[in-house]
Amino acid sequence: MRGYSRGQGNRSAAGKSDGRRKPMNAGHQPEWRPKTKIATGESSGIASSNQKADSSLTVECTSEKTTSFTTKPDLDPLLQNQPPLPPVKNSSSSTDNFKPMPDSSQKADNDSKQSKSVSTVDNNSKNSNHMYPIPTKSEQGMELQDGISEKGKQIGDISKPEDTNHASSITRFDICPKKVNTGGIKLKTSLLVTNREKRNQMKRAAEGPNIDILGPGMVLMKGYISLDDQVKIVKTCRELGIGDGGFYQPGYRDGAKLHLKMMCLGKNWDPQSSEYSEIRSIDNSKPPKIPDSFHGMVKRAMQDSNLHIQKNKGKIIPSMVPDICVVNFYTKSGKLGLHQDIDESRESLDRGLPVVSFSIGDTAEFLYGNERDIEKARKVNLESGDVLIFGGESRHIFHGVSSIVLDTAPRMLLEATDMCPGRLNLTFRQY
Ligand SMILES: O=C(O)CCC(=O)C(=O)O
Ligand SMILES: [Fe+2]
Repeated sequence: MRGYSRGQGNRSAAGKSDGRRKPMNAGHQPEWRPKTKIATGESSGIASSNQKADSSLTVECTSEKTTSFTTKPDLDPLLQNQPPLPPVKNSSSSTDNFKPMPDSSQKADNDSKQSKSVSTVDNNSKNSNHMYPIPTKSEQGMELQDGISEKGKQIGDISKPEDTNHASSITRFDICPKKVNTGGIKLKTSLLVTNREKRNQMKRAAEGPNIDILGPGMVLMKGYISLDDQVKIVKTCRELGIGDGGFYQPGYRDGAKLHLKMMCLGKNWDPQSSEYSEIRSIDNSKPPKIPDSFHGMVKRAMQDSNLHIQKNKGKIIPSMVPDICVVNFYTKSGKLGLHQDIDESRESLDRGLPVVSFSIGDTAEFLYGNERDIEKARKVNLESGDVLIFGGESRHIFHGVSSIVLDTAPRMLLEATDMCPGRLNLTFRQY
């Protein structure tokens, strides 16, 4: 999959990589570490780690750590007050100046240059990362993030007391915890908002897909996934996500964590080795299969994008049948450094088989460009229902998520799914 050794060091400097996604120095909080490629000079677009409760929605997420793991699990302060999960078995875009990315044969060269030029220091990690190691009992109640104090009881509700001091457990996450009555006021989505969303939905359906060609082989299909399908995707990911091989907090060998939760379907991508495998080594789980319904959606999106490209006399993107889907969940402070997706097979990369990306929930500020350089990257908002495809000449594009825009998910989606505030992203690839 991705050639990310996702995560980079700093939001204002960059991480490094040794060409096989070497982890950052211990204690850093990388965003996303392209296998070899790490964002540089990222001084803007940092997710603000606002942990204040959403005034119009009461949403909680859950996690419970259960399985053995080689690095310390993190605690997301957003994920609290939930019923426990079942135990785990041990086992606005601009297109000017856009140029295609170098092909994979240039990768090694790029990697070595990049790894020399980037910094590994992450000065902002504590304040910009929503993920913190599960505290020991004595640490419970400490200030976790952005001055928001998390009470020990809330933290204790997530992990069983006997687990809290172990560095050998995996934390699992429920992206759609059932709402629990916390005594707060729950505001229903207003009729006005609901009607507006419905109108927009109907307008989109009537007008047909709104498609932008961002570059050769790179297509953005705005609002392409219907709200009904978004709901189905979220519900499916939620079910898969709480089972074996479900969402967890990925980390690197040195214990540094990615700023997101992840689950792989089809094959597992291992951030520690930058390789795909049939089994997730941290808990010996087998990744769930990619649901048939997802295959249908990906196929249709590829066909529609190519129809549009053909109409515009462009070069069509080769189609693929995904055998990998990486599902990321970004909470409010989630992010992902610039990286390339280059861990798929040489053949897949050389043929330019596309990555097809579905965005659901809160909007992401998505960066992309020809270089691993934040300053030179373009930015486009990926909103709920958008599909982004990059293949062909853009297969090696650098890309990442600089921030999640709070409170931008369709209300109807949140009400229908109870999804936590944040963003779900699915990237499909063929190995
Ligand atoms: O969240 C996104 O939009 C990008 C995800 C991504 O680049 C990846 O999973 O490789
Ligand atoms: Fe990627």
